[in-house]
Amino acid sequence: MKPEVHEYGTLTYPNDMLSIIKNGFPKTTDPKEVIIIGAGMSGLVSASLLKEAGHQVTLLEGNNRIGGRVYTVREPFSKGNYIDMGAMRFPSTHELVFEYVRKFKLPTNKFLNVTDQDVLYVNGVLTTQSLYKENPQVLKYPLPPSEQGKTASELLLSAVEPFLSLYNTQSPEKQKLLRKNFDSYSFEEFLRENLIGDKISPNAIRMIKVILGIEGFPEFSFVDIILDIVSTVFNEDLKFYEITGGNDQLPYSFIPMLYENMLLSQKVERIEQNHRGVVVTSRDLSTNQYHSFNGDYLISTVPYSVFQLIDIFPYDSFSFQKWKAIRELNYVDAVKIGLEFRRPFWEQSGIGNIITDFPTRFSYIPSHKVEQGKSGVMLGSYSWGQNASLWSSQPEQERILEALRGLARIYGNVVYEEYLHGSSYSWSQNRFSAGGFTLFAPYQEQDLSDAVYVPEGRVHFAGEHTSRFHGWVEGAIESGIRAAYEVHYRLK
Ligand SMILES: Cc1cc2nc3c(=O)[nH]c(=O)nc-3n(C[C@H](O)[C@H](O)[C@H](O)COP(=O)(O)OP(=O)(O)OC[C@H]3O[C@@H](n4cnc5c(N)ncnc54)[C@H](O)[C@@H]3O)c2cc1C
Ligand SMILES: O=C(O)C(=O)Cc1ccccc1
Repeated sequence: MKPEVHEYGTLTYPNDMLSIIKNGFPKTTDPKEVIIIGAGMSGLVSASLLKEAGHQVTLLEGNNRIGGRVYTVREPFSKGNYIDMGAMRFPSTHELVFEYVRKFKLPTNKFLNVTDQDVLYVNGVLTTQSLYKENPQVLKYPLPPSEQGKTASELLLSAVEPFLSLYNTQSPEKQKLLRKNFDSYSFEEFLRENLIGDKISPNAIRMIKVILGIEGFPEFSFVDIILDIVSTVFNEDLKFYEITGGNDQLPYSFIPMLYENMLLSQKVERIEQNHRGVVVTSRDLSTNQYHSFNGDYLISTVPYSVFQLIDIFPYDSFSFQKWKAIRELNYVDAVKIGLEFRRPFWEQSGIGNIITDFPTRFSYIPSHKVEQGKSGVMLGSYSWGQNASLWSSQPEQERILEALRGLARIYGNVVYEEYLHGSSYSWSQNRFSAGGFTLFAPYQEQDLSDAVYVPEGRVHFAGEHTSRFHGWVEGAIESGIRAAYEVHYRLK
């Protein structure tokens, strides 16, 4: 798939942005005082570029750690073991991510996104990927004869190929138009009503949703789901990588440059702007004391879900469209459950990743080798949208028990015999994001796609929700560079 090129004024993705990562901005002749809210990947990128260019930056982070939705959990697992509860895989096409991986000299290993040992357990049928690809009917989806014998990917492709082959050959402007033209369709509707490809039967749509992960949110934007998830996460030709030792090494690599500029546990509760500058008020969550910070400009990377908790003064310093974006932008829940076992029994079982239509949904074996005689951590369950909400409703211990139960349906009692520790994370319960990632609902491309990223007065916006790559670190980095570029070059 041709790398997407986007124009932000004269700033293009990926080429201009790659050059900015490598060389930074030209040193400023007009140093500004810039406050950045959020030390996730977008805030760290913005802050580092602006500081490098000679601006004075203050980075305010509400949590007691940096990284945001890049979150590697090491407790309560044995030493050296971990699970990436947020970002876990980087597609080789996400060039900005790998430019920073190179810049920080981080070790990577292949992420086992799809393996020949993967199995499916759907409709009460347990089979292997290879048997399913040989004869998709083995899964017993009740399909009409015209759809029998096709895999979920083949059925989906027959429906979306005309759109994708048109989209992938267009200029950025035409691609934006195409996204808007198809913006009224939810994923489910497009497949049922399809005007430019094969219509898909409801039972085949069920098969596609289960196997391609969209069961949890079919009501969201067809375009966003196809371009953002299906053409990456479920693209079997794409290679994926992870940072060996945990993906949090990527945000942590910014600390040497930014540690004196960052303040943790500072939950921003008010943003005021006037013709002279901005005033940001935060509550120190460790002391409950309030602090004020003055600056010329502000970059907020706060997900719009929780941005609603920040007082903006004056209210009308934000446009009507921005308020609409803040109030309406859609976020999708996501839940991960990491399970540590005394020994990597999956290696002898010959079973790889697992796709199921029961609550466990997706399980991933670790992509980094488990040392001989050592314990290993598996991503026992990974779910999105409504599938995730089921897990978010359960207390931690229930989640772990249910995830073990789900695995035992495939591996048997060895799951209980070898179980050591578990840990789960619900992103809808994360007070700093209230969700896992942005995914447009129908009509939000045309209604919100400009309003989400344009600045309002002295307040600029970054974060995956303001990018073309919803739900990816690539989007956080792209938006961080774009927002820093806006501030660096803006005239007072
Ligand atoms: C479960 C899950 C799996 C994912 N998998 C992948 C993957 O495999 N590959 C991939 O590339 N991407 C993946 N992503 C997406 C990726 O993690 C995000 O797109 C990216 O990390 C977002 O960065 P950000 O800077 O936009 O936002 P965040 O990382 O959310 O940063 C925003 C920061 O603002 C802080 N903040 C919020 N409110 C306030 C406040 N009021 N005051 C002060 N600070 C505040 C937050 O604490 C946070 O640190 C995944 C995300 C999730 C949730
Ligand atoms: O790779 C993952 O697990 C992600 O979270 C990527 C993603 C991006 C956008 C929507 C859903 C998942």
